[in-house]
Amino acid sequence: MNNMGIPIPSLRRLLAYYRHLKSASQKGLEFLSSGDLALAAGTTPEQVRKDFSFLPSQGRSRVGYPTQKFAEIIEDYLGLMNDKEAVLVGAGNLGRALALYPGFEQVGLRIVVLFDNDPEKIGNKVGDLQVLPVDALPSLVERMLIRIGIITTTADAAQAVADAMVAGGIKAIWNFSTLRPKVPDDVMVRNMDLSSELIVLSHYIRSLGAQEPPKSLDDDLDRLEQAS
Ligand SMILES: NC(=O)c1ccc[n+]([C@@H]2O[C@H](COP(=O)([O-])OP(=O)(O)OC[C@H]3O[C@@H](n4cnc5c(N)ncnc54)[C@H](O)[C@@H]3O)[C@@H](O)[C@H]2O)c1
Repeated sequence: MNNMGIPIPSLRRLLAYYRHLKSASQKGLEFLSSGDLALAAGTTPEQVRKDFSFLPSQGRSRVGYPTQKFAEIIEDYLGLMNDKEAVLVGAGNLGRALALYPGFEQVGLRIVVLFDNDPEKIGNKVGDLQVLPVDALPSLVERMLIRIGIITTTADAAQAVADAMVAGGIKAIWNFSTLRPKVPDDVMVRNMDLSSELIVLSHYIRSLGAQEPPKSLDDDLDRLEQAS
């Protein structure tokens, strides 16, 4: 027994159940029975139910355990969720600037790898970070349990990149492209549309101009002359 109040063998089996639930969910299987899980972990259906009783939330239905939901519950319970590391796709001007910015570490975010589809960029380094081919993204984020993805590609590529991120298990996307990608309900996207922010600022400046007629350079020079 450890200080979480769960026997060590149960913890080990939970990891085996997690892997099996996750792979079943990726294959499109919505439910697994305790018999299926018992087989995968080399135990009995009774032991599976006992191990699952340690989890904070339940929700087994008559057809079995919902694969995606239970994979997430176990992921959370075992602390497998990686909420500190992020991947970035699009090693161009903005991507490189973000990857080199040291301030993210202070708020607990670390970009660990960059992806691109340009053969000229793949294999290069940005600071200490490697640029990998974008095809490797889903399997790498899945293996490293990374949950945060940053998109700095051009808009035409952003939906395919978001899809690849979601396929790998990314749950939070920081999107700098002008496209607003469509994602499943359980994925959060923050769209950082820098150009539209700029339009808000220029609109404000123009609204000031409407209240106060613009001063000409001649007016300014006259005032300076009078003051001297
Ligand atoms: N640079 C800025 O200051 C700025 C400001 C506002 C908005 N943005 C937005 O940020 C995005 C990036 O801008 P940028 O100036 O860095 O562009 P960029 O062209 O320098 O970089 C884009 C990168 O994405 C890569 N890419 C394209 N398709 C890809 C794909 N399918 N998979 C992987 N990588 C792919 C390209 O090879 C390139 O390295 C754009 O959508 C742009 O509108 C940039």
